Amino acid sequence: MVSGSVQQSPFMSDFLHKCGGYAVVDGGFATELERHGADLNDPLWSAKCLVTSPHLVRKVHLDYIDAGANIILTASYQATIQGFEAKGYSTEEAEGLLRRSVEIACEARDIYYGRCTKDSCDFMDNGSASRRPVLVAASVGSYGAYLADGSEYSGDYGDAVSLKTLKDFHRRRVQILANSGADLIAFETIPNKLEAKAYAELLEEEEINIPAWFSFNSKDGINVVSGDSILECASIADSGKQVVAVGINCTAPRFIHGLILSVRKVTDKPVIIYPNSGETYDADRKEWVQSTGVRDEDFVSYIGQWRTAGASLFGGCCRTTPNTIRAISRVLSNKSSPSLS
Ligand code: MET
Ligand SMILES: [Zn+2]
Repeated sequence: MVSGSVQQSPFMSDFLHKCGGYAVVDGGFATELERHGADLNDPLWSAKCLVTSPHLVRKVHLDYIDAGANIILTASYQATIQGFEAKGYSTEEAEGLLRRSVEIACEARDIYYGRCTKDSCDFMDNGSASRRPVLVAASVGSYGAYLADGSEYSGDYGDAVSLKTLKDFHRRRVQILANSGADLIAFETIPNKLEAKAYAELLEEEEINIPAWFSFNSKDGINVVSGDSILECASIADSGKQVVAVGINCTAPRFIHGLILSVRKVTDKPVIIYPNSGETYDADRKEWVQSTGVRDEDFVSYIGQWRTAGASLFGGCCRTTPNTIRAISRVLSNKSSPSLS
């Protein structure tokens, strides 16, 4: 824990309070589209479905809301203006697709709210029915995700890529998503310090007026994937006034506990974690492979430990499913559960 940080915005504390103290984030999005048969073998990855199957994108969002998610992430992780243009779309069409990613998530939320009758609503402790709060977070994947060359998991962009390169790359996309009707921006799977710095400076320079979270990925439990210190990365996130949560995603469950403790050393902001299934993505083979060593199955049983370590927002990343999110939601709402010791 640190003291003397800048004044915290009440956005996340108010939201967590409404959710009962802890919030449930959704699970793997692209991998869930694939599980439903989408072919994402494309540089646009999940963003391809914004064009080819918006109905499936909406369905997966709704499946996660139905499973108990309080926050859903849009299909814009790999949706970039540069990526769409490389596929032959005009700048206007590319910008329209980014906005569409947020609209589709909002449509899924509207469907949930629309069918939230007294019978199907979640029940509050006092017995009255209420709609569960649901936020739409506009996903922003890294420059490495756009390159689709594995650098998203190495954080190695080479010397030619500067802070300016990264800011220029992300600028327009961040502006559009900030004005798209999303409740917040999710900077996800941040692989290095340079990109964290680029996002933090963009939020200031562009006077982005919606909140954001910064979430890093790690493959050793000590540093982010590039080898940059998680403490330095999380400190950059901590310094952003718009930043309402800091944490870790798309990382093997066995590393999460130590990483929560590290993040908490440098920030008092709420800590978010959404690990992957523990498998590793083989960028050459373009598939997920089982990792050897410690088993990561059924990470839901660690949620209690991670809560004790100080995390407040919990979800899943690649290869987790609505079942994972349903189980997390159950564990968090059952405050007397023995697994929460
Ligand atoms: N929100 C993104 C997804 O689940 C994060 C991907 S991490 C490689 O598809
Ligand atoms: Zn992931």
